[in-house]
Amino acid sequence: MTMADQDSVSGRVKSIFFQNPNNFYKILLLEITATTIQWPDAEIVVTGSFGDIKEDETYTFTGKVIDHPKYGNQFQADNYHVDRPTNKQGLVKYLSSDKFPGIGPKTAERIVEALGVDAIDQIIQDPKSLQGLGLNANKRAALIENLKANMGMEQVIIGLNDYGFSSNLAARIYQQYQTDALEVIQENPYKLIGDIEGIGFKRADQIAAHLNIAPDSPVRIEGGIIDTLQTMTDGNGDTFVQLEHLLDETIRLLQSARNVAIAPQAVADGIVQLAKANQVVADGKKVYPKRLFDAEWQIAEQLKALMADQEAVSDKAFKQALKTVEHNNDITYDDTQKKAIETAMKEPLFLLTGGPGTGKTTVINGIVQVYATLNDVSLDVNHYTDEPFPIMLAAPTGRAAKRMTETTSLPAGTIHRLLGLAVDTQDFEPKELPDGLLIIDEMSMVDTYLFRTLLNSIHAHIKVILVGDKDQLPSVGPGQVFADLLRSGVLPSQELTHIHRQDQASSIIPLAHDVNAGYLPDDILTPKVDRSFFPCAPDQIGDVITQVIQRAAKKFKPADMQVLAPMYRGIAGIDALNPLIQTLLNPKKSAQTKEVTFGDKVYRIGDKVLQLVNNPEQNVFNGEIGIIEGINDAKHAESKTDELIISFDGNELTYKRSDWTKFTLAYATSIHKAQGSEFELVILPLTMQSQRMLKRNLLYTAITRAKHFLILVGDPRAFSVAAEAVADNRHTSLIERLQDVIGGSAQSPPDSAPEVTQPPTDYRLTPSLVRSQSIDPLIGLNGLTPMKRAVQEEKA
Ligand SMILES: Nc1ncnc2c1ncn2[C@@H]1O[C@H](COP(=O)(O)OP(=O)(O)OP(=O)(O)O)[C@@H](O)[C@H]1O
Repeated sequence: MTMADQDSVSGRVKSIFFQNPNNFYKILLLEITATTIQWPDAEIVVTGSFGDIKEDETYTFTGKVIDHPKYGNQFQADNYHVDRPTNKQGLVKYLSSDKFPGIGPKTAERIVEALGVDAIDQIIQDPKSLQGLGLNANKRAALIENLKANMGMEQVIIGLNDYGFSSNLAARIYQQYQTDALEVIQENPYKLIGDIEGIGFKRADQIAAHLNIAPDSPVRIEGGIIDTLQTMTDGNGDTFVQLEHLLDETIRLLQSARNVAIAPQAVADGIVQLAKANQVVADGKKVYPKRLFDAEWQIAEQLKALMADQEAVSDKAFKQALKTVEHNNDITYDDTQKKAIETAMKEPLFLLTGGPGTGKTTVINGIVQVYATLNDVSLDVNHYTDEPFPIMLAAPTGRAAKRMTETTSLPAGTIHRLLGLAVDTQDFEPKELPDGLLIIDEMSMVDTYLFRTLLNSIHAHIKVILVGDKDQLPSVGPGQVFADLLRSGVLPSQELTHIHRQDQASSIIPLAHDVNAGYLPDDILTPKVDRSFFPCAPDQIGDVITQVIQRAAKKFKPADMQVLAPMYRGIAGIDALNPLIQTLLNPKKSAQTKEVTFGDKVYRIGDKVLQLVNNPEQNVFNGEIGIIEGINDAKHAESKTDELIISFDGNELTYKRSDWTKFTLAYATSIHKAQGSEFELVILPLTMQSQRMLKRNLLYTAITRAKHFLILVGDPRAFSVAAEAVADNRHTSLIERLQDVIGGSAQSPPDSAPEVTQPPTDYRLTPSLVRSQSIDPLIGLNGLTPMKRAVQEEKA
């Protein structure tokens, strides 16, 4: 980017009309002193992202004149700088002014002689340039400090722009390092990788190349190691990486990014250096990011401390309380449920796991009521005006928390809310929690970091109950905390196995249990009142889903029906299905229909969207589904960029265009993202194209998302492959840590994946059937369906 071929305007800022507090966007009025453009007036409106513009100061802006649809011609600036002395004399005077105490005319002259008219830029960009000019370290530091303060942050922003960062990224980088930003980057551009979201190795490496950092320099190699370790742990959910694997992957990254040979020894040395600097921990052949290594140890230590606080509950008192609760609720708990409630009362910490319909909610309610009875605690929230409610219910997502409230009739919130986490799970001031009972539901979704933070925030006088389904997919973030806690064998736990749900007609829960046991029932293709199977080829999935949705839309709201798929890509993938379903459920009705495009996506009011990142500050989490309620175009929006208003269960949030990467269409979502949510109707297409992804816990999690109806679509082989394939365990050390710290012996590890057998039939619908309107999602009411016949005909 050269400034020479750009237009510029210089002048005094008369007033700043508008500045967005969230980014650097500003609109200002400039009194022109010099310009390269043809401009009839003495003043001009200038817009752009500027750091620290002051009224009455003079600046030069480079950019171009644009014709704004509403405001007419104005100057859109890409870059700007404060007008400063442009000759040596002026600069000496400026530097020796009382803005810079300690610098007299002599020193100022020496600086200008040595560095020239752009001395200020040089000093700010490279403080070392002041060395050898007769200033002692203190004076040098003071001058740099004052220059930065006087030049404001625009220097930094301009410097960042020169590195090619958009104003958005520049703003984020500035927020992180303030006026040190340029030095940090010059010293080690790879530091950006860990510190700034949205900057990966490739980007940092480009800057490094620009700064002439050699391809085999230690900072680069260490940057590559950190990035690889982060990608591998975040990507696979592991908490450590095997040394050889890390070496190989790091070398691959370093070599591919700059096409250069890297010696394995150099990477090994880098790991040693990083270990010395406490950024990674190498334990034998395992290499951990320091944060994860610490987190696993802390979890074990904290659980030990929690377990030490034994509270005596007599058998007699417990039995009495249980009887009262059973009587009040007109229920008889089964023996396992009783045992669960008893252990929960007698132990300071208790883990409860079970599949759908086994009574987890029933036991949670039992635990709450027996606890209240034993401790003489009122369960009426209205009795707690001055003191906090001692029953704390929380879940990792807003949706799961909402379900907890519905099933217990007690207040529940997200774990983040409970702890007062404003930012994501690091560095925060924990909220003081009262003595009492804490129940966390959907524990399988809690990752290593969040669990560590949770444990760090609670104290020994809190009784902790962790509830979940260990067979579901593990958390999105690293670790498989709940499964590890259970498998460690050193913590009080109970698994519920008996299915209590009385509904004879329901076939979804038995199907889930069959899948969890590793097989599909014989009648998987037979239509039931609440589930059906449409076997078809991958290229027919779009058609079949179209027909299913057209029929289902007559009965269900879009929010209540959900397509879940294992993969984004491919003809049956999420990316292909979303626009298809969007056209069915929320089409562009007329030329007047308001819509905005973002990349290859179109958004309209009424669209169902999926949040992709955690935003605890606004109480919205990765995986939550919202509805677009409004579209503000840039002209009318306060931020002067297009905005979408999205409502997440009534929590209305505004997303500027720059934040639109934080959500996507949600008509079809991944099964991972649906963890913790349930839907009236789930449509689940599987094909052999996603064979790599097909695992038992994936299929099981998908099926258990369906509350009342389940439509299976695609290749029956894919379903049986999924049911049979046990997912690999994540690489974690939590079990070891727990056994080390708390003691005891491990239970035997789960069986390894059995061999997968594939049924021979190839399923393909006849084209006429795919086109016909006879696909009824709520089949089974009148015997054989066309689909079933189609399959039989094909087989014959
Ligand atoms: N001991 C019992 N006696 C009678 N009914 C029971 C008993 N335990 C559970 N149930 C009933 O079984 C059904 C399923 O129980 P519950 O909702 O507690 O299971 P869950 O594990 O929470 O299921 P999900 O995870 O699917 O919500 C409920 O209708 C509940 O009332």
